[in-house]
Amino acid sequence: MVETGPLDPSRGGGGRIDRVDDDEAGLFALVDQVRRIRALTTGGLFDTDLDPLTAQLREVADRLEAASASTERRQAVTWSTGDYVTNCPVVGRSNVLAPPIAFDILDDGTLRGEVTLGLEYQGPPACVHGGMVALLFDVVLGRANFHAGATGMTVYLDVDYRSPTPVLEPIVVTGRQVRVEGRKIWAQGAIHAGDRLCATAEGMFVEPGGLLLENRRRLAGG
Ligand SMILES: CCCCCCCCCCCCCC(=O)SCCNC(=O)CCNC(=O)[C@H](O)C(C)(C)COP(=O)(O)OP(=O)(O)OC[C@H]1O[C@@H](n2cnc3c(N)ncnc32)[C@H](O)[C@@H]1OP(=O)(O)O
Repeated sequence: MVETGPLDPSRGGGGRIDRVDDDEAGLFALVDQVRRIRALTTGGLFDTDLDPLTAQLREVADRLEAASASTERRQAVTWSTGDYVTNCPVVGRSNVLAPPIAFDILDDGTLRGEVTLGLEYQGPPACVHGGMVALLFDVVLGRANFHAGATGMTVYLDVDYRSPTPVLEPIVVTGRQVRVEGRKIWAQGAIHAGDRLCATAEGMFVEPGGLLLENRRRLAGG
C-alpha cells in the first residue's frame, strides 16, 4: 500500500532538477511553438480557412526534414550526450509529446512537479487519460530512482486510480524511492489535484546489468 504522507502535495522547498535551459540551437524554442499548435488541434475548431496554414506548415516541415540528421544519428545523440532528460516524453523540453513537467527534489529525495495538462491528454470527459497517468508515474518514479542513485527498467507499475485526474487544472505529481534490494528497486508516487488524491502508484525497477549499457554504447557508436 502506498504511504501518501511523504507524498503530500503541499510539501515544498526543493531545488529544480533535470531542467536543461541551454538552448543554443533554438530547439526548445521551436518545440514550444509545435506544442502550441499541438494543443490547439485537439478538438480543433478554427474560425479561419485552414488550407493556407496547412501549406505553410507543410513548407516548414519540408525544410526541417531536408535539414535534419537521420533518425539513427538523432537516436545516437539522445544517448551519446548522456542527456536523456531533454528527450524524455514527460520532462523533455525537446520532445513535443512532453507537457513538459519540471521536478523539484525535496530534502528527503521526493520529487515534486506541478503541471496543467491540456485537452491532448484527455481520456474520459474532463479527465486525464489513464495511460498518461501511468506515464507520469513511470517517469517520476524513474527520475526519483535516478536521483537516489539506484536506477533500472520498470518491471511492474501498479497504478490505483482513486478519483479522476483533471485536465485543464493544476495537478501535483510526486514520487520517491522506498527500497533497494540488490538489483531490485521500489518506488511510490501520487497525483493530487489540490488536496484530492487522484492516483497512487508503486513500481518495481530492475537494474538491467549490461543490457542497457551495451545498447547505449551501440547506439552512440562507441
Ligand atoms: C544506461 C543504464 C541506465 C539504467 C536504466 C535507466 C534508463 C532510464 C530510461 C528511461 C526508462 C523509463 C522507464 C521505462 O520505460 S523502462 C521500459 C519498460 N520496461 C521494460 O521494457 C523492461 C523489460 N524487462 C526486461 O528487459 C527484463 O525484465 C530486465 C532486463 C529488466 C530484467 O531482466 P533480468 O534477466 O536481468 O532480471 P531477472 O528476470 O532475473 O529479474 C531480476 C529480479 O527481479 C524479479 N522480477 C522481474 N520481474 C518482476 C515482476 N514483474 N514482478 C516481481 N518481480 C520481478 C525477478 O524475480 C528477479 O528477482 P530475484 O529472483 O533476483 O529475487
